Amino acid sequence: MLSANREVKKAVEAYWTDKITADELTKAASEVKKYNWTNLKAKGVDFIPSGDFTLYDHVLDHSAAFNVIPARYTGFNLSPLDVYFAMGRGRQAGGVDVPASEMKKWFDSNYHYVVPELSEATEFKLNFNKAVEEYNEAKAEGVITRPVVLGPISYLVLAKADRNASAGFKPISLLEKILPIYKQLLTELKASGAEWVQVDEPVLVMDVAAGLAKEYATAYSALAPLSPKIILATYYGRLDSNLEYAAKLPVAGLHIDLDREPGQLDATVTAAKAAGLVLSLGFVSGRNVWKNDFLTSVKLGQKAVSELGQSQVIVATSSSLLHIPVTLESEKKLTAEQKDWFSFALEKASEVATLAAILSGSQDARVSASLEANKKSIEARRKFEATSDDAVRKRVAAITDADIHRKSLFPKRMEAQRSLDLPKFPTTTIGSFPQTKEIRSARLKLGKGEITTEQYEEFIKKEIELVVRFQEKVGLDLLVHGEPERNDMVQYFGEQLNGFVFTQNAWVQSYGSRYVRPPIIVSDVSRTSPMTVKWSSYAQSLTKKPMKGMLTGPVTILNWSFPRADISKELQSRQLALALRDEVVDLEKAGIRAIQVDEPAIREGLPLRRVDWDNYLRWAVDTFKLATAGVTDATQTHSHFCYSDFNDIFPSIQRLDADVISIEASKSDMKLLAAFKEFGYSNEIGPGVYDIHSPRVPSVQEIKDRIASMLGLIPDNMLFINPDCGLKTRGWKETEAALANVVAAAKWARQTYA
Ligand code: MET
Ligand SMILES: [Zn+2]
Repeated sequence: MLSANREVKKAVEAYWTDKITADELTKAASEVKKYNWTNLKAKGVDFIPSGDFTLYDHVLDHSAAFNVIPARYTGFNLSPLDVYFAMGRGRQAGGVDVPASEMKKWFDSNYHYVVPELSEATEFKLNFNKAVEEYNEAKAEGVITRPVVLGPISYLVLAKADRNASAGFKPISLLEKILPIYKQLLTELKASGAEWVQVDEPVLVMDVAAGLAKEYATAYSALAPLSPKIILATYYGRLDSNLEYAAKLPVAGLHIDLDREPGQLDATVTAAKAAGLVLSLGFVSGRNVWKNDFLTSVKLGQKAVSELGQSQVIVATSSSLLHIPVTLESEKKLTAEQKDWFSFALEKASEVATLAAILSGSQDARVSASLEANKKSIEARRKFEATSDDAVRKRVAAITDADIHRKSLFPKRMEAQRSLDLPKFPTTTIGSFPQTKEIRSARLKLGKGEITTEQYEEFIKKEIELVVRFQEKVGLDLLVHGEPERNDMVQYFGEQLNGFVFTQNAWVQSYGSRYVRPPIIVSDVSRTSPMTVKWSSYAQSLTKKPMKGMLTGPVTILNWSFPRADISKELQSRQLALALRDEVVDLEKAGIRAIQVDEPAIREGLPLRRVDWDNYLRWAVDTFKLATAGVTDATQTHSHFCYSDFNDIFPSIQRLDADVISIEASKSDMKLLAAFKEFGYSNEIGPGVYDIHSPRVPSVQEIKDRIASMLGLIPDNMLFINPDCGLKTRGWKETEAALANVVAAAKWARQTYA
């Protein structure tokens, strides 16, 4: 569970800027843990997790504990805490200059974990035992918990080979080497008195697990005898054929996700019965904010209870509550009707407790009152869902194949786009410039009514002018307005579209200390008026250089919102695409000749099972094309992707048919580009030349080297030069220095590859 008011983010950032000490940070962390434990207890939850608290990322916590610390972070005399943060976010201070580790999407979510780096030479060592420490810490607060540990197989599968590993090295080959660490961890945990431990093995819902039966058997037969009772937790998907061996592992219980995959209940009940396992039923969604429908859950739950007996059934949330804001109680602006549709983490905890009580046959008046109240809420929501925006529905129904294709093929468009007059190796940025304290404070003041809209807009105009003048001065070619008016790349659009509701405090972690506040889609989506045209045309009016318009794509808006649960994502994405298509066309009409539609989240929406991929990719690609295909040949469409490994959806990236794409490549060691080589890519492309997720400034030489290696794979008339993502999280100082180096490297490239 996260912290109710982003206390962890605030404390961590205060520590980074030397405003608080390490001890004060630890104290702030303890407060948050205590709040969460005592509140979960008060809600009536029996199995309260511990050990899942993190200052940055829970996978990184395991790496730090297991001494999986790449050599580049050691030898600087940093405290363990500073080494930990250096691995997470890089460090450039006091003579230390080291980039952050690679981050990757956590399964199909918008959370990013820090990828462990392993090789044959890795020597594991248990530096500290977080499970024990937090178990004891909670106990001291009067709360008995069920510690959570990421299981050995999932940890290894989520890791990557480090630079010293020999070719073909697979992290999973280290299983025998890592097991002693897990043995030690679990033995100590048992000695500290923990009765249960939750060992997370989400990899069990992935296809790769089909080939890991032997590894799972080896691991759990080694661990179970010396461990507290193990509940093996799977989530985000279905076990499918992996159930057969998973249920036979020598563990005490199995947890399944019934929010995503209710269809797996019957088979799991049968398998659990045969194996004598406790079954933990994840009814209550850990991924979405809608209220649980008690009647449906109870029906399913009773099936399990009648087969297994009450003592063998646990009710739970589908996954951890990492993806859900903490409590509805801090929402003062939602209407009573809206509030009644949702449950956040603490409310979900109550749902779990109530469902468990109902399933155990409780006659408590409070329980039946909760059941009645739930029935009413669900009925009210169903009524609301029955209403729809007919204009939107009709327009979606009328979409034709022609709507998703540009007028001409790329070569002809590329010709037409010469009118943009860009040099060889055009330099550009991904959109946002530093979101400074001043910008955030102006937005805050506007929200509080301390300044007028006019004053705010004047302020934004000045910011835009600053960004434009800077880009001209430093010598960038394709400019951006800097996105100072945007609180967040999804929220900004959601707030202007019909069909969304917004929270005041529903923050969820994206990575490290980055949090986002996903909007909630509650009804049909449409656009009332232009959303970005005013700012983009103002920016264009300031300069002769081309200005790139900047939109967030339909698939990303959808994937970074809490979607409706009553209609398909595909339909929701089409509604969004039509709204964005109108915006794209309006930008073109206003004289904007390059328009970027960001789709950083397209990869993370990919289903976890391969059999489900084609269907998703079909609609996701068509949705993007529907949003962008309304312009003439001369308008250059861009798209941007980041964070993920895109190799496996490569043909779909091509099928998007954007004129230019920019893509993160700096952290994943150019392996993406190898895919470009392998599959071929016909349009223009700007692989990121440096990592913006860290404050460190890349040297000109580093950037030249990147460009040179890219040119081994990409024709020189197709290469754009840009950072790997937006600059909003950066300060101005490093931004100025980094972009000056980018421009210098581009100049060098123009001479060298003339
Ligand atoms: C996470 S992708 C961000 C793209 C956006 N245009 C930006 O620069 O901030
Ligand atoms: Zn990005």
